[in-house]
Amino acid sequence: MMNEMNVTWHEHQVSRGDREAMKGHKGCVIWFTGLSGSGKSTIANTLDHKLHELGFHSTVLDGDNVRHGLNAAPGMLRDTHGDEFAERFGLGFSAIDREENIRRIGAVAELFSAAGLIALTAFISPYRVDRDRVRKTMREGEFIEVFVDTPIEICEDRDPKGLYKKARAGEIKGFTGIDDPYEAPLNPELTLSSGHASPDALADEVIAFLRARQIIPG
Ligand SMILES: Nc1ncnc2c1ncn2[C@@H]1O[C@H](COP(=O)(O)OS(=O)(=O)O)[C@@H](OP(=O)(O)O)[C@H]1O
Ligand SMILES: Nc1ncnc2c1ncn2[C@@H]1O[C@H](COP(=O)(O)OP(=O)(O)O)[C@@H](O)[C@H]1O
Repeated sequence: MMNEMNVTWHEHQVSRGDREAMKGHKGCVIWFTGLSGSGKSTIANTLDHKLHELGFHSTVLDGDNVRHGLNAAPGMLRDTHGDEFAERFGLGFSAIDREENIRRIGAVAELFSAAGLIALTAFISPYRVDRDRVRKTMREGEFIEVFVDTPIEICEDRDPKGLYKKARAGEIKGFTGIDDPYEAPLNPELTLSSGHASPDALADEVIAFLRARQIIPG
């Protein structure tokens, strides 16, 4: 708008392309999905480290930083926010709470991607429809679904948090893969056989994919 000094205010908008040019790579979301213990967090963090070493800008969203904050459980919110708030907005592991968990994570990941980052997410995300809904919010090629395909026997054998044992004993109800569903992707961009390869080798598979799709140069 012009004023009496003939000075014009310009709305400067930094485009996605501007950000990508500055960073030297594209923004995207690498969406790891798989059973508890399949290796999602380990592979995502290994990949994050490798991307960082290569000079690319990435970040990891996983249970540790999301289910303790943005998507905290009712019990975690009760003391700070009160019972009513905790019941309305806290998220557990019912199908509807998992749906909302994934919706929020998808929205945050998309913001990171639009800001030019390579956003890595590591959530079970057991329902196909929830993952596909996230995919639809993004541009063509922006959502890269990575199925961490580890047989449940291996996950259960690893059981780093002792949760499978508790689920088998009936101490946790609705545990994914035991008495709650996991719907494997039908057409993921990548499938990683985490039962038989090192996290390092699996992260390299993702990097090769990113190079082939020209998301990162090289
Ligand atoms: N009922 C039930 N089913 C599955 N998992 C459970 C459950 N209760 C607690 N946990 C722990 O929560 C972690 C999964 O959280 P997510 O946010 O990834 O789950 S989901 O995507 O909303 O399904 C999962 O962590 P990971 O092992 O890292 O996957 C479990 O440690
Ligand atoms: N490719 C792999 N080979 C062997 N062990 C692995 C591999 N990936 C992960 N692990 C181990 O399996 C356990 C579960 O891995 P984690 O990344 O926490 O799984 P998730 O995030 O899917 O629950 C950890 O103890 C981790 O060290």
